[in-house]
Amino acid sequence: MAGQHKSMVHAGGGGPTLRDNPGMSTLPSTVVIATRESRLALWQAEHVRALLGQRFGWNVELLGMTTRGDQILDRALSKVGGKGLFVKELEVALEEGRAHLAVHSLKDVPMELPEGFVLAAVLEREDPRDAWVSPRYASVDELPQGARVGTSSLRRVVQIKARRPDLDVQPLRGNLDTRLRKLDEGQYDGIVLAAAGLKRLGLAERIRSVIDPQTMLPAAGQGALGIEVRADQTALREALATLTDAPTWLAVHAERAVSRRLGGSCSMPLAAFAQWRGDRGDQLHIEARLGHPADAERALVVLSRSAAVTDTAGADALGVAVAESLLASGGQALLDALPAAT
Ligand SMILES: NCc1[nH]cc(CCC(=O)O)c1CC(=O)O
Repeated sequence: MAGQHKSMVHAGGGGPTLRDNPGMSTLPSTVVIATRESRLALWQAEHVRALLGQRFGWNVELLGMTTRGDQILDRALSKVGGKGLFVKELEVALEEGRAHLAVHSLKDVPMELPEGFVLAAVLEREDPRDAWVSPRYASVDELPQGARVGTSSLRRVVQIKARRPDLDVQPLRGNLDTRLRKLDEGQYDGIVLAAAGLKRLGLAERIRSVIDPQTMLPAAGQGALGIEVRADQTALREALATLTDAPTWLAVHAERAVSRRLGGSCSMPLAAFAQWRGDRGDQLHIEARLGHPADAERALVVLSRSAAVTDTAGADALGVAVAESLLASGGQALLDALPAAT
């Protein structure tokens, strides 16, 4: 929505302005990053601003925006239209030329971008794992019978319930600071958050234990940052592409392919996580897990597969193959039981 523009939260000071260069003539003299105004989103946008300054000498400004996803904090995200809510308004700013790029936690980026937008770069992945945060208990396994755990992520709910059906898992929304405050107020015995977000905000000391992916498989794209631009911004795309970390790019491609093949909605209790393995580190190993939406205690369908992957086509094929095995092994029945998206 055009009316969402709130403020220029940061004006890049004093850096050199881009000179007109015939080959790159469509690069703007000041590059504007559209960003949500949560502390994490601002940190991520500032991180990219600094990177663009260092690598290209660009003059970069931030355009802060409040998205629908930020406004609707009282209902589970999966019930109000999904992760796209965090991305849509930023895309409108790109469409209207008020900003040139948007920085996203890749985890929040829908599997299919709208026509006319592309991911120009994916930066090297931070810690992709989930983190256990609790004042009293060192891990989920140490919780007493019936203890209360906070998370609204269906992916986290089904994995916690599969391991500890006795736990009382309660919704927890809001940005990272809000979630930590609710924990500190005593509303939960512990909560699960992405390690990457806590580390980025200097809150690593809140992490009681990092959760092994074996126990809590991460979401597709977790811990990676993506930079979105309009597809017609070719000069910008070419420059940004050089920031991409190839191992991250291929891993998240495979993960997102799993999600896309399964319908790509965040109302789906799906985890997908790819890692490089093998003596030469050239084997991409991916695991995917799908839980039951209405009966979280039900066993998860779990599938994994490895392949030598060298390009995005190979990564996509690996992800699709895992998704199809998942469907054939009981996943289809779970998807059929999903509530219709609202
Ligand atoms: N769902 C919100 C969200 N989107 C990205 C992160 C963390 C950073 C990341 O995964 O890159 C978080 C917080 C969380 O899940 O705890």
